[in-house]
Amino acid sequence: MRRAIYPGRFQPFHLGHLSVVKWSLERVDELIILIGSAQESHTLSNPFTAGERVEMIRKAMNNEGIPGDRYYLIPIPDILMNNVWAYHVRMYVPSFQTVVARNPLVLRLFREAGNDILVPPSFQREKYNSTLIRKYIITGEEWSDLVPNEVYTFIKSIKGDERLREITGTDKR
Ligand SMILES: Nc1ncnc2c1ncn2[C@@H]1O[C@H](COP(=O)(O)OP(=O)(O)OP(=O)(O)O)[C@@H](O)[C@H]1O
Ligand SMILES: NC(=O)c1ccc[n+]([C@@H]2O[C@H](COP(=O)(O)O)[C@@H](O)[C@H]2O)c1
Repeated sequence: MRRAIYPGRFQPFHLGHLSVVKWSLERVDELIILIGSAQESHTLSNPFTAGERVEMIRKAMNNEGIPGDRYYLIPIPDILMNNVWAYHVRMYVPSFQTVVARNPLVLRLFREAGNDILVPPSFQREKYNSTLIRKYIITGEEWSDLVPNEVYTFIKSIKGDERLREITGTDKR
C-alpha cells in the first residue's frame, strides 16, 4: 500500500489542486492532503480558516466521486524551524513514503528527511493559482471557472469573498 502526502495552503482550493489530487491518486493508493499554515486566516494571503479549507476540499472531492477512504484532510500549523518541519508533520499524519509537491522548500525538506518525491505536472499554473484567484475576488473579476463549483458555492455561502474585500479595504460599504 503506497501512501503519499500533498502539502498546500489551498487558499482557496482550485482546479489545479484538483488535477494534482487526481494525478496523485492514479499513482498511489491513499493521499494525505496536508492543509498547511492551519493557524492562518483572515489575511490577504490566507483568507480562509483551516476548517473552511477542510470543508471546501471535501465538498469538491465528494462531487468528483473520490471515495473518502482514498484521502485524509489534515490541518497542521506552521512551526518556526524549517529543519524539523518534516518530522513535525510526521507526528500528525498516518505514515507515508512519498511527497507530492512542486514547492521547492517543501521538496527540499522532505527529500532531506528521506522521503520519495513525486513532482506533478503544472496544470495551467498561469491560470490555476490561488494568488490570482484571491486577486480576482478583490478586483471583482470572474473567478468561478477557476475553482470546483462546490468551492465557489461554499465561499459565497460563508461570504468569503466579502471577507477578503473587507480585510483588504476594497469593500464598497
Ligand atoms: N496549477 C497547478 N498545477 C500543478 N501544481 C500546482 C498548481 N497550483 C498549485 N500547485 C502546487 O500545489 C501545491 C500547493 O499549492 P498552494 O496551495 O500554494 O497553491 P498556489 O496556487 O500555489 O497558491 P498561492 O498562489 O496562494 O501560493 C504546491 O506544491 C504548488 O506548487
Ligand atoms: N516551518 C514550517 O512550518 C513549514 C516549512 C515548509 C512548509 N510549510 C508549510 O507547508 C505548506 C506548503 O504549501 P504551499 O506550497 O501552499 O506554500 C504551507 O502551509 C507552508 O507554510 C511549513
